[in-house]
Amino acid sequence: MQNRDKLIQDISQQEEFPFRFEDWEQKAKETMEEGAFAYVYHGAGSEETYYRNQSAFKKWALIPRMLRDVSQIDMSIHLFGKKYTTPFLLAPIGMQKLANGEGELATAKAAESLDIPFIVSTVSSYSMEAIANVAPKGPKWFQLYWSSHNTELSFSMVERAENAGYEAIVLTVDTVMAGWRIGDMKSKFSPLSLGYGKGNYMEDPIFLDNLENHEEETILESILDNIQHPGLTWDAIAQLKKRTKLPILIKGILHPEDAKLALEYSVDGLIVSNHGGRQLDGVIASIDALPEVIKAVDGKIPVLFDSGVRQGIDAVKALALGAKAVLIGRPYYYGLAVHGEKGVRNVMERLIQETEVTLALSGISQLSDVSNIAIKKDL
Ligand SMILES: Cc1cc2nc3c(=O)[nH]c(=O)nc-3n(C[C@H](O)[C@H](O)[C@H](O)COP(=O)(O)O)c2cc1C
Ligand SMILES: CCCCCCC(=O)C(=O)O
Repeated sequence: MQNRDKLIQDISQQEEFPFRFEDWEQKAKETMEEGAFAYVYHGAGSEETYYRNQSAFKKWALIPRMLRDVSQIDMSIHLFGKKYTTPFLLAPIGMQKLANGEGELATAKAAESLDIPFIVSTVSSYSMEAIANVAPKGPKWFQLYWSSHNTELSFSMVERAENAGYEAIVLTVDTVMAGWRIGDMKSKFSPLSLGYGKGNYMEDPIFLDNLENHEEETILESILDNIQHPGLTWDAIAQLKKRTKLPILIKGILHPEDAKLALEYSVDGLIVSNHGGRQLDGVIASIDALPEVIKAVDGKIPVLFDSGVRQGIDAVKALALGAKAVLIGRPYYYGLAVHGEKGVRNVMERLIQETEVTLALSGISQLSDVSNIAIKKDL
């Protein structure tokens, strides 16, 4: 393990990079256009869930183990037959040109340099092929927004993801329509209507074939029609299974009964998430939903986690509760807004280093032993 004092000295000399999430957030606010920042920052409704996601972590406390050799820490994980160096993934965040002109291209390069899977959103600013081209060695997954309007468009995107070397499909199910986002209403800001999320659509043969004409207004209207999917049911999973050999994960599961249904539908993995408090306000904090889902799944498929992770200790709590891996959302996006590729890398590097220290101080040298730490609520 790298000498800790040296590491801390090195880090303290990188003055352009803030330390805390709140400082990145503040810098992103100063850097980004007002409406764009508000779109990323805010949760839905009265933001009950947005705030609960973070405060809930503080109710969980670790009971660490002692006198274990922690001179070497192995944080690697195995998922769907692949080994990854850390338990982190970059959550799908659409429309990254809002943060930085290089958008997802910068994020993909940073992720590649750290061997972190980047989950590319359906509504990315660049196409999945362009993103794969700039980071050919980086692990990449594709997040699908189902199109009830045109199912063939969903399959076409999945097929393109397979051809471009993506390793898994993440179907997001908590966004059948956009949440009640008062922040965006107040700022009158709609990045999809402004064309920030059209990268994948503009290269899709099915999407292009179905357009009445190629005027910008028609294109954007068609994207808006396709992105809402209120008719989505479990049947989509069955259909998707027939169309791809890639592992399928469902993102946005909170109820243990849905976790059991996912097993019945032979889903390959779950992501416990409430979309960072951006969808249904008033729902349970994601970390509080995790234990029941883990119990329901009973080790049959991997359960991943997101919403509210801001520091290494949050990630370790989720892992100790049974998550196999943790998705990072807003923190890396703010890194992108402030310092582009370097910003994403710095945010993730520090998170990884902090997680390593947290594991070492908890007596865990192999991440697979993380369940040896006890974790209790409401201490
Ligand atoms: C600006 C923004 C855009 C997002 N876009 C998507 C998306 O396109 N697809 C998706 O599945 N989730 C999307 N999410 C949700 C994230 O994948 C993740 O669930 C959420 O950011 C976790 O919350 P946190 O960032 O507060 O930790 C988005 C989140 C934000 C903040
Ligand atoms: C129908 C919902 C579209 C949302 C697109 C991007 C996203 O997921 C977000 O949270 O914003």
